[in-house]
Amino acid sequence: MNVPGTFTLGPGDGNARTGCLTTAHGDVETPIFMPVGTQGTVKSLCPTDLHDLKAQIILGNTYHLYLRPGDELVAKLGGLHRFMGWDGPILTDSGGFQVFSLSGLRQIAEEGVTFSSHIDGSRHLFSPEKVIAIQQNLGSDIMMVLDECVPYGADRAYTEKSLALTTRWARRCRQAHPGGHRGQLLFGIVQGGFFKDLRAESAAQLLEIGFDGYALGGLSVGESREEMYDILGDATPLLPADRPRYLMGVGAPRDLLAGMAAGIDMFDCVLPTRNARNGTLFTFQGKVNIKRAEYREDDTPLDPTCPCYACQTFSKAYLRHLYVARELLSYRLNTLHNLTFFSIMMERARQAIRDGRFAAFRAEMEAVYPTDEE
Ligand SMILES: C=CCOC(=O)Nc1nc2cc3[nH]c(NC)nc3cc2c(=O)[nH]1
Ligand SMILES: [Zn+2]
Repeated sequence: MNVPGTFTLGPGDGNARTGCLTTAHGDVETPIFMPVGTQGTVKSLCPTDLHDLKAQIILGNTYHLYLRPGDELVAKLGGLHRFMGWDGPILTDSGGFQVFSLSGLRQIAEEGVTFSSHIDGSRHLFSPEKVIAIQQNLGSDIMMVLDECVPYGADRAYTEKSLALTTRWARRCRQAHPGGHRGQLLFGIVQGGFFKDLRAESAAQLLEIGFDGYALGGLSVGESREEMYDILGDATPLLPADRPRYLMGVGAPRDLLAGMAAGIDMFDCVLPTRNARNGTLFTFQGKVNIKRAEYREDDTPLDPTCPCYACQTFSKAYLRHLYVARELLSYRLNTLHNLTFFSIMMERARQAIRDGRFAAFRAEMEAVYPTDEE
């Protein structure tokens, strides 16, 4: 077993690359999609389901788990892995994005972010040191620094000021977690909005501090696809090639393909789990809106090529019935299926990169997931 933080590159194809990241709870094959388990659960699934669909690493959220049930409690009960029964790698984003989007009245100052709990309105301060302490308590394998996710449309002056603060916070996070602490890794987060020179500045400053991996933040925050791809293409090569590169909050199938083509190794997005709950299902023949009347008498499986329990056992008619009847089983089966699709798509992408046919694989997937769709 390698030392946590070891990142070994495998075969590449253009800027796309395969790799293997060692964490304290096991190895992660990259490129990888990470299912989101905000409150210590990937909604409606058991950890055994996650292993069955070959999930390798999942996300927990610092903001939510701090507020409820509390990071101290989780630590007392043995840490997040034991608490939620998941023995694989866990990445916790420090919830900055949620802090900015969920809670009202947030104030940003040198010390950190002060915000109101979305649960009971109580006031809290997330300093870099606090955010590190929380993630240490949770026992996450990959921790994220405290950053400001700059709102879409922020002007250059605001973005520049925010970037400087984010770098100071990143330095304080590194000082609070100098590395090696129980094998817990720490990733920096590149900001700089949609200003290429500011992105370059942010990346250079984080490199100088030194992290186990580097994330691109401040994207998938309301910008157009081409704006995101423009920054993605320009900023990704600025991240060290020998460390994992993580594109936060992304994304739909075609965005994962674009990210991999640019050299991104790690992704997370609520799309497969959230869409499962509103009946939008991903298949290798395209998207299926299971609530549509056309499936009322459809006795065929959702995706005949899919090995998941939902596709192997039930018809579209039954999945539609469960959804329309708002049955709990609908969420579980739809989520099982969507995460299986994302898992298989990423496995096929890794193999395509190894075989030097990533461009063809991307074209094949994009034919089924056209541009104008989510
Ligand atoms: C302050 C705590 C730092 O830890 C963070 O989690 N920070 C952070 N999370 C993000 C999450 C995102 N999701 C999307 N789209 C769905 N875009 C995102 C951008 C960021 C980001 O710029 N920073
Ligand atoms: Zn399926």
